[in-house]
Amino acid sequence: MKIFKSPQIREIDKTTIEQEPVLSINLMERAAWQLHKFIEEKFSKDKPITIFAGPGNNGGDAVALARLLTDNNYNANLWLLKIGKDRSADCQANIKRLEGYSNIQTHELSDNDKFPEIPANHLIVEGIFGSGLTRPAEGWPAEVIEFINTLPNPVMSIDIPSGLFSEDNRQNNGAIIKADYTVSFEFPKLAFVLSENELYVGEWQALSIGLLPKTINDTSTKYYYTTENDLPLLKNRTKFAHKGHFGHALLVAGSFGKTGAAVLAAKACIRSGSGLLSIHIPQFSYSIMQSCVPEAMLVIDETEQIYCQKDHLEPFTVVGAGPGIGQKKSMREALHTLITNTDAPMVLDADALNIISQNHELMDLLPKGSILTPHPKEFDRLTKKHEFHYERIETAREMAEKQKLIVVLKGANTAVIDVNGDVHFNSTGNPAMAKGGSGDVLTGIILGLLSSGYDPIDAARLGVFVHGRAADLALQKESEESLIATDIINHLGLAYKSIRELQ
Ligand SMILES: NC(=O)C1=CN([C@@H]2O[C@H](COP(=O)(O)OP(=O)(O)OC[C@H]3O[C@@H](n4cnc5c(N)ncnc54)[C@H](OP(=O)(O)O)[C@@H]3O)[C@@H](O)[C@H]2O)[C@@H](O)CC1
Ligand SMILES: Nc1ncnc2c1ncn2[C@@H]1O[C@H](COP(=O)(O)OP(=O)(O)O)[C@@H](O)[C@H]1O
Ligand SMILES: [K+]
Repeated sequence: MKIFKSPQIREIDKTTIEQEPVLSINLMERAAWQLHKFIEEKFSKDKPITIFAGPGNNGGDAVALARLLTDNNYNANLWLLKIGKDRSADCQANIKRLEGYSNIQTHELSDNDKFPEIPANHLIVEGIFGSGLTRPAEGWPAEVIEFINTLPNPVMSIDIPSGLFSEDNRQNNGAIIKADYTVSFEFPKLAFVLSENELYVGEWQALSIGLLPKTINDTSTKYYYTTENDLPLLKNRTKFAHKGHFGHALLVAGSFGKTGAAVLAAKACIRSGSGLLSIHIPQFSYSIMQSCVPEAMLVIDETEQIYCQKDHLEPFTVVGAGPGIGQKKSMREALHTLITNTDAPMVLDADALNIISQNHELMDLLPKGSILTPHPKEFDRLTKKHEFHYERIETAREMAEKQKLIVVLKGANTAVIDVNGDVHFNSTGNPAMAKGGSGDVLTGIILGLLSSGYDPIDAARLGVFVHGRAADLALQKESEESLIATDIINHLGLAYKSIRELQ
């Protein structure tokens, strides 16, 4: 699914209005209908609803919603906020359509008025400002927003929490609605998938209002949201396939006290399609690895506790390095040797990234199509400190394009950034994954997919999606507290199957 910037959405709205053709007020009616359906699915008819409507088309949506809810026997109270000089034409037209609706309690609210008492059992729906926000919310509109934020009621925002800009909020010091639900139209906004806006956006959905598919296709963007409909096709094995068709992966992972990272990455790798897996390990972990991952071959280092010996790289088609390797000096040198002697695409995680961040020249030596999987802190070590994820994504795009690398910026809505700067936000996964070991599993999954023949960008996008999907499936049996990285590995099979069934 594409994510567009606000001016692009306005253009797509406009083209739909002209070419479908559809009157803009009827497009608004579709939007209001979707809002109404969302409420109907979530709240019973005895849930009273208080609606705040601003001066623009976001307010128009809110007014139309009040009418549709009333038609469907909900009890709606509507507060028309007096902001600025004029209301938009479609907002005014919808206010006019309320004539005869004596059962909607409609009130005007302006600067001089006291704020109303809203009983705690009401759902608040706010359509104060939408994508037409032109400046941070200050003055009286900000007071209304802050008033709503102080109430204990659940809040649903129309299109976007009022006061939040759709993309860049770095300079936004105005008031912003803290919504529990945000219901947007056709596409999510970039702001929804950025961690700094979590407090405002809440749970979001993007519901279709029938914008023209051709116009959506013809409008280009750098930002995407990956759902199961947007994934590369899963490869199917042919009858006479043999292990040689699915690559030979080398995994460099683990050190004394961190063998678990190697075990997790290795298991995930062999459960993600790799034909053969060799793991380079220090001597002490020989029996652990042999018994935990009997399917893998072992390359035993000459040293006892860390990896530091040069590999014979000829047989390997892909190389993964980093989970649990530590940052000792001899290890750093070995990683340097590994990187300088490898042509095979690499998956680099954890301490491999920390070492690169202190030896930046290694960045230029990474094989083409390699994949880096930093979490935000590792990424900041590699580049610079970022206060906003918005900015971090932009830096990652520059890095991916300049170095011709794929950057997997991990977190909720992990961003997979292609060598052309395209950003694919992931839609699967849950906060139960926020535990040590989850990232090691991801490294293994991507390595396994890369080994079995997926292009690096496909391996990264698919890997991130399947990692989150496996965790979502595991969470059906586990709790947020109890889910562990091994549960993610154990649900990989079901996750791949669930994707294949839809393709
Ligand atoms: N296009 C379509 O067909 C569809 C659009 N749809 C809906 O329309 C919404 C976009 O509507 P919109 O463009 O009218 O803008 P909207 O967000 O309501 O606000 C504009 C008003 O707010 C004012 N204002 C702004 N900032 C302010 C501030 N800080 N402080 C004070 N005032 C401020 C601004 O005034 P001005 O900047 O001119 O002073 C103007 O009066 C979109 O989010 C979606 O909900 C759906 O129905 C689907 C079809
Ligand atoms: N709140 C969350 N929602 C979705 N996914 C998450 C969340 N928190 C963490 N994850 C995922 O879990 C993994 C954690 O990786 P990382 O921080 O490297 O952990 P570790 O190195 O300890 O294994 C990443 O893939 C990340 O996207
Ligand atoms: K809004």
